[in-house]
Amino acid sequence: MAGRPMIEVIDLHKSFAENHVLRGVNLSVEEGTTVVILGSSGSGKSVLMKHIIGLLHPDSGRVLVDGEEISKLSGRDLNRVRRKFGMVFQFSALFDSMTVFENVAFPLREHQHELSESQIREVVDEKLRLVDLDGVDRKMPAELSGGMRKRVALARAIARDPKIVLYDEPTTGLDPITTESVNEMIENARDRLGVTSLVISHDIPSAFRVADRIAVLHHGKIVEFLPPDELRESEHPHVRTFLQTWFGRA
Ligand SMILES: Nc1ncnc2c1ncn2[C@@H]1O[C@H](COP(=O)(O)OP(=O)(O)OP(=O)(O)O)[C@@H](O)[C@H]1O
Repeated sequence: MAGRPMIEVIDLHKSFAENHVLRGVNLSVEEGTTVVILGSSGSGKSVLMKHIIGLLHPDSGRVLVDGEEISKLSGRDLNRVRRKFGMVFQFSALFDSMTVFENVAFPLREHQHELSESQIREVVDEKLRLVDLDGVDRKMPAELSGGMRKRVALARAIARDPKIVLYDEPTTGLDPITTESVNEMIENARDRLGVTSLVISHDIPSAFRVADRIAVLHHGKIVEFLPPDELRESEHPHVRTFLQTWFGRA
């Protein structure tokens, strides 16, 4: 049985002047699953992501998050829906001058003034445990490996219990071992937290590792949307060429 859609993108179009970036994107992400949007540089992955969090408005089409049309919302309603998202960025974007503890506590201190210091401590400890990072709370980000920094970024992203985690190029520029630990982290977040995950990437092996379904964005459309095993068998000419850059000739 198909799960409930957490994110739905329906016939989304977006141009910047003459540049028609999104040309009728359709995508449905089921609750609790991981979808990777795979596409070459400049294919519009970030533009699509920005529509999903309501940072850009569609020229036409709709984006629904947990059943609400985000592009129609503003002010408090938009903030309420944005709270459903946690973001993990390419460069982790941690505050270098703060300890790991303070990094994870940051969104709680910013937005949840009702929490006492001991409640904050409880939440931070829980989130650090979830990403397998207990015991590093007093360290500074610079003392951690790249993979550990990513996990701190995830702990911070999930501090306020989002329903959806967005990962922006989480493995770009990482060595193979760190990439593997980030892949594992994305899988664990889905399995332990039940979050819906949307990953934008051009890292083919990582996409095949973490995705329940992969959406290939090409020329402004999703040209395939399939589980990894089925995508490998795709007859779509662009998908074949794109995958051959990694898997070699079929
Ligand atoms: N705010 C903007 N104003 C004008 N053009 C934009 C804007 N944002 C994106 N674009 C254009 O939209 C196209 C898609 O950009 P986007 O950043 O979404 O690509 P991408 O697939 O995320 O690429 P990469 O993998 O390199 O990050 C590009 O041609 C870019 O120049």
